[in-house]
Amino acid sequence: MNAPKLRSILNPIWIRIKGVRYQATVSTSENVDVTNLKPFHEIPGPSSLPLIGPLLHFIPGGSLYTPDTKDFSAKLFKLYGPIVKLDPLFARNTLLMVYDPESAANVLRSENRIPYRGGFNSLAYYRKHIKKHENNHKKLTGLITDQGEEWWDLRSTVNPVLLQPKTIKLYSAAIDEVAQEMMNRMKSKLDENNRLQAKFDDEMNLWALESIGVVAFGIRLNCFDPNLAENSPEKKLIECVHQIFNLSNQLDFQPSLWHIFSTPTYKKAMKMFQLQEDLSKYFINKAMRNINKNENKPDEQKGVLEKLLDINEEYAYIMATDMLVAGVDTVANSIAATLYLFAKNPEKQEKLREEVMSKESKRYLKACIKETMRMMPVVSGNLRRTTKEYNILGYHVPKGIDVAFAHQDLSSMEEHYPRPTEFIPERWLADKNDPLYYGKAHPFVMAPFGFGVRSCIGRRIAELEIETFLTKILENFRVEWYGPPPKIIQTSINYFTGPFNFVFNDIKKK
Ligand code: HEM
Repeated sequence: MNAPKLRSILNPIWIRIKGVRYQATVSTSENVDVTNLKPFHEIPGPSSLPLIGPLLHFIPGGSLYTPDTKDFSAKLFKLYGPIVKLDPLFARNTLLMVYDPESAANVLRSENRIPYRGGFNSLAYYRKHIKKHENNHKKLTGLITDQGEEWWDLRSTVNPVLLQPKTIKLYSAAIDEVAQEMMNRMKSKLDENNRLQAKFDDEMNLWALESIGVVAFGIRLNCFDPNLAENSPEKKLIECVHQIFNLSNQLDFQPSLWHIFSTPTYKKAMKMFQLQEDLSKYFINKAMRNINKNENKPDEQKGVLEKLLDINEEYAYIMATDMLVAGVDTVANSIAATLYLFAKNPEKQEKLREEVMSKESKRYLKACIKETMRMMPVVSGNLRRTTKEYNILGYHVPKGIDVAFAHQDLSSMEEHYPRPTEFIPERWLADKNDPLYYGKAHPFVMAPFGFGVRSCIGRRIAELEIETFLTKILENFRVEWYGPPPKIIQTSINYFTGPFNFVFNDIKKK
């Protein structure tokens, strides 16, 4: 859907005060007075039937069917407006889609001490009900899947380890080494037209896995080793991480009956979750043999794994597993998006190359990354399950409802970012008087790493990996793209799927 159309739908509910936009009809509070609110069931949305919910709207011929999954959210907005109710589909919860930054601010800011974020239900099920717990931490499953006090206990313990800039800085050299090796690998795989003779997405996943492996296990996994045996733990881990995202997407984000009976996908997923845990343990044990040799290391030189092991071995296993689940596809797809936008905007790519070569600043690099996350974010929105009642856009929203804030749609609206379809990293550096100045947008239009105490714990690691990799790319290649734009599939994250029409011109080659 194009921006002017979105604007015409939104216009009636926006008011402008001194150049800043405010939403006129939102308020939320601890004790919501429901008397003047419209009831929940009146929230617009597709009709639904018992058990299958609104499924018929999604199949070919249905009002919401779209061959391109990334158009689905915009279609909902176009048909129903800034708040849309999707009734439960099979065993799933009711989902509200909200296209309004002020509502996002109100809900995200006023959630309880322990916000609830659903999703990854199959992984949560495995960890709660199938996994064999060998010790006292029976209830603990991980940051992605835990809720309530268990989540809070784990999160507050690992925050000082994973969010400490000094600790993350310890990985700069290793992350740099991995990125450099990837450059050499890419060069060795280019054909005479400078096109990669390997699947680009697989290559990016390999690089992202090798990079996060350095943090999670404190050792090199050697994913790039061409002599890895097919049944080696490294090869199995590569395959397993890839499969896990795929399988959970099928179980948790597409219609599935696994809640009712064990479907073949469910059985496969349970095996993969188990395999991934076993492999995480294998690599941690391998790393521990190395760590034990340096027992007297000062605290400031200890990496993530060592610090977590000091706290508790179980925490180290859990966090390593979560880092692999959350930290590979997200980073790999962010790189794909950025390289595509560089290729389509060669003058911006050159400008950044000048900055990179001068080694004096990272300002434009950071602006390019932000602009990519605005235009092609890897996570399209943020999700919360309400832990209290709300007034959202004049409707009464009870406790226990999943609410998704459609940041991707919002950040492509002219209302928030002028010339939204153009890649303009300069908007992030512009001053207040510039019409492009990013600060004119509501602060909750974009939230690529989520919000508050539940936000992405891997943010600093992801930023380090992305900045390092892009710097290497610009030092080595002039990136081009030929043919039609990439296909993007929207599930738990936005997946770039082939064909990947990149051309990597080696700038060091005479
Ligand atoms: C560009 C890359 C990444 C993006 C865009 C991203 C984005 C996100 C988002 C939007 C959330 C949900 C936040 C919320 O609900 O408020 C999240 C959660 C999470 N991310 Fe990331 N992420 C990225 C990379 C990583 C990496 C590299 C790791 C590994 C260290 C990681 C680990 C996690 C974990 C464990 C959670 C759950 C946190 C919790 O619920 O306490 N992410 N991420």
